[in-house]
Amino acid sequence: MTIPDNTSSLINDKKEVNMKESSSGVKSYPYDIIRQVGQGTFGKVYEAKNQDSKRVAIKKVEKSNHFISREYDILKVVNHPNCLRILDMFYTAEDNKKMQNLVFDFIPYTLAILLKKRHLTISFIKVLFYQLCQAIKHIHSKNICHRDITPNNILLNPKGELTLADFGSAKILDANHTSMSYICSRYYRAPELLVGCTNYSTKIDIWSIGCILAEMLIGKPLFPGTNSHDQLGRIIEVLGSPTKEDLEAMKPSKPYVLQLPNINPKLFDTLHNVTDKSVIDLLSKIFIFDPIKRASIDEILEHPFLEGVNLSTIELFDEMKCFTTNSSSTTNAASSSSKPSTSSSNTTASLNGSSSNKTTSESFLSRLHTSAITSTNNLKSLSNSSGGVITNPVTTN
Ligand SMILES: Nc1ncnc2c1ncn2[C@@H]1O[C@H](COP(=O)(O)OP(=O)(O)OP(=O)(O)O)[C@@H](O)[C@H]1O
Repeated sequence: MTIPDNTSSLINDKKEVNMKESSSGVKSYPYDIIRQVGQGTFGKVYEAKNQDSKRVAIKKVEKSNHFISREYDILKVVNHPNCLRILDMFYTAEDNKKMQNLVFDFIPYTLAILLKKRHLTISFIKVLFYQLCQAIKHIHSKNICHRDITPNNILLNPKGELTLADFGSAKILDANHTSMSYICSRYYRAPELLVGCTNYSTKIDIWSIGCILAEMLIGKPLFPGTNSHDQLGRIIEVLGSPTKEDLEAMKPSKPYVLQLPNINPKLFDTLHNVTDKSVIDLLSKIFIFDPIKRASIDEILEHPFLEGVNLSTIELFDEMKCFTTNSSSTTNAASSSSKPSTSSSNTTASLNGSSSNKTTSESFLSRLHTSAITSTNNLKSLSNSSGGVITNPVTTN
């Protein structure tokens, strides 16, 4: 299938579009769609081929007057081997809608699928995490906050080379302007976002990569909350109760009152199967309520856990072989199904296995969000926002 060209509605405002003209004079884009590989909240991603038969990915996002996507503008600024590279952009008209088509290198696997397929060795986790940190260092050096780092947005090639994708929620943060707190997929959402902070920093990405590091270690999400309240409850269960100072540092949208018996931290219990002491130490520097005290990307890269990581050994690991030895569901095609929604209370997590394993701690947690944590009116306002007032992270501040 060739992407149809509707010349009359073609919007060629930002970029000269590469088009080929057939003998009949009908123009078409030089990409042949092969199949759909991803379905996000705001667009679809297709595998396609360009004129040189090179595999590319095309992400189609509706361009509407109501929603302004910063994705293309951010992608033009990002330039790093571990960040998704934009190759081309053009507009099409489909069903009377203006569609922005972003063309990328095609990268066949996601960390989400790898995690479903197999356990990762600590050495391979180091190599993946190091690459993720390099991507974050690059974007944070430009003050770009990704705001939606999840295993679905971490792409992998067959060698285990990592690419951070989906800059649809990314934003260049400006301390003088507020940003929406209802951002980032729930399991990876920093506690300051959960309490409604609108003046946050790139440290929200640090929280997300900490969640991803922990997930690579234990094979399932560390904080699989079923809604925003439960998410905060699960974090408190593992980190212990935040102090009054911690709460202030998280800059909640309204004063929070924690009506809880003091909960002691149990990060070490949760990660009891993890024998590498340095990774536990690193996580304890990431999972800190106060964003200022939370490790920066430079501190993470200097941590002993990442000492001596050697990317030239990447091909020696056999983790990526799971994609080639089993022919079924080896690519991104199924990736969207395991994604926890950005929305909260009205959406139950449909997750890879972990959330269906009921544990005693979960039954405790399920009580937490109804009676133990209350923030006068604030929790109510959070659940209202999840009920659909704010639905589009690409559109908002
Ligand atoms: N360059 C690529 N190569 C191959 N597959 C890709 C590529 N980019 C994205 N995908 C696939 O498409 C999925 C959705 O992509 P992306 O996250 O960019 O879209 P989205 O509409 O912003 O989704 P979401 O609502 O999940 O944020 C990814 O999880 C991945 O499986």
